[in-house]
Amino acid sequence: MEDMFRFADELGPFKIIHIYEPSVDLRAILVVDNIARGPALGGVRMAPDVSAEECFRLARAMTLKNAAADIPFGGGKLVIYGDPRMPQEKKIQKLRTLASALRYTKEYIFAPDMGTDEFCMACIKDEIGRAVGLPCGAGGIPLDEVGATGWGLAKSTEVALQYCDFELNGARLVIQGFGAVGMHAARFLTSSGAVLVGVADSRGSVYNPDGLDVDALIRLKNEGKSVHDYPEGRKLDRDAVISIPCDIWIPAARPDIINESNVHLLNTKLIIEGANIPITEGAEKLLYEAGILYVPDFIANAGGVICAASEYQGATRHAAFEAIEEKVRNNTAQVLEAAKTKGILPREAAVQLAVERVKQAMEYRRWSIFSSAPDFS
Ligand SMILES: NC(=O)C1=CN([C@@H]2O[C@H](COP(=O)(O)OP(=O)(O)OC[C@H]3O[C@@H](n4cnc5c(N)ncnc54)[C@H](OP(=O)(O)O)[C@@H]3O)[C@@H](O)[C@H]2O)C=CC1
Ligand SMILES: O=C(O)CCC(=O)C(=O)O
Repeated sequence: MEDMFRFADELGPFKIIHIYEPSVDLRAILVVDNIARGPALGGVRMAPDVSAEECFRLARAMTLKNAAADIPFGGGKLVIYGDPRMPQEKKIQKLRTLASALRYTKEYIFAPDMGTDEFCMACIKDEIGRAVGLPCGAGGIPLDEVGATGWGLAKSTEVALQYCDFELNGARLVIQGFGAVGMHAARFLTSSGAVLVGVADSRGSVYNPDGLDVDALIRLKNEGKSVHDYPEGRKLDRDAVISIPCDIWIPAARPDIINESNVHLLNTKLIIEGANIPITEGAEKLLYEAGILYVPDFIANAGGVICAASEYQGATRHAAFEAIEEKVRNNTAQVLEAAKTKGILPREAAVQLAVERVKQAMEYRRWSIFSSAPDFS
């Protein structure tokens, strides 16, 4: 058996649960990392190639993200093995089964991530009453539809530009991944003057130094097509998006996309991490040495979870967007300023900020991570 304690350190993970139900071909893993600040809030990811390790790393990112955003939640993540494009009926059957299997695991709150959406969350809520990121019709703030994370990325970019030698107006923008995060980041940043020159999805990239039409790209995706089908511009391989010359590069797809073997291909000045764990720590060190500024994932991409937490607490969409702006701006400034004055990596500054808050909450516990309070493991 795989040794799951290999992930363990002073913060967690508190629980790792494998869920298996052959009648609906369900295989999933839940990692509840740390719940000292509250129940674990983190998305459900469906992909064919997920793993326990990816789930743990994503859960840890949520512990740090929720603490940095100062919301009363711990961190967790759930991964389901499967192609998210499977027939909807089959997908919902898996999700309902999963929710039912975890109905007593009350220290985890379901939310959307890659491969799941508002509709999926509504089905889980219907099954066990515990999910956020719901559609409007189910009383939620549909965080992907409104672009909560993209909004936060745009605000983080504005602050990071104070540490760069160029302006947003006219800045060349490249985005890898054109889903819920990538398309809204493109929308908000181009509406403030940036020019989208390159974009990729799982099927390919397109590059046009004169600019791409964001609305036309969104229409293509809504029709089930690829950005590769965009008519004007150079069509490139999927991974060629890494080396497109630009001022701002935003990863908004999968983990470890940038690593020690390809970091030298980047041709940019600023990276705003939209995806979770998109750049390995070794590659981030190389970026720092090369003078390329980056804002770490759990600081820049907290918009979605701040929106989810706002919904959970009954706030309006307007209030959620205000909270995202305030928290993401403040954290970006705090992290980049600490990195500059202390001469440390932005990630080190971000981890210091978040871990301090998690450890403070752990001090209030009889044990360190979990609580004995009823209904809260
Ligand atoms: N949704 C949210 O609010 C939040 C999401 N995140 C993180 O952001 C990332 C994206 O999430 P989200 O936008 O919700 O996911 P989606 O599934 O909506 O979109 C993912 C996009 O990435 C593309 N893609 C997948 N693999 C690759 C690849 N190898 N190269 C280029 N593009 C690729 C997909 O292509 P195709 O369209 O062809 O499938 C799709 O356009 C994830 O890491 C997620 O954890 C972080 C915080 C909040
Ligand atoms: O924003 C969401 O969808 C829930 C939180 C999450 O999973 C994330 O921030 O990665």
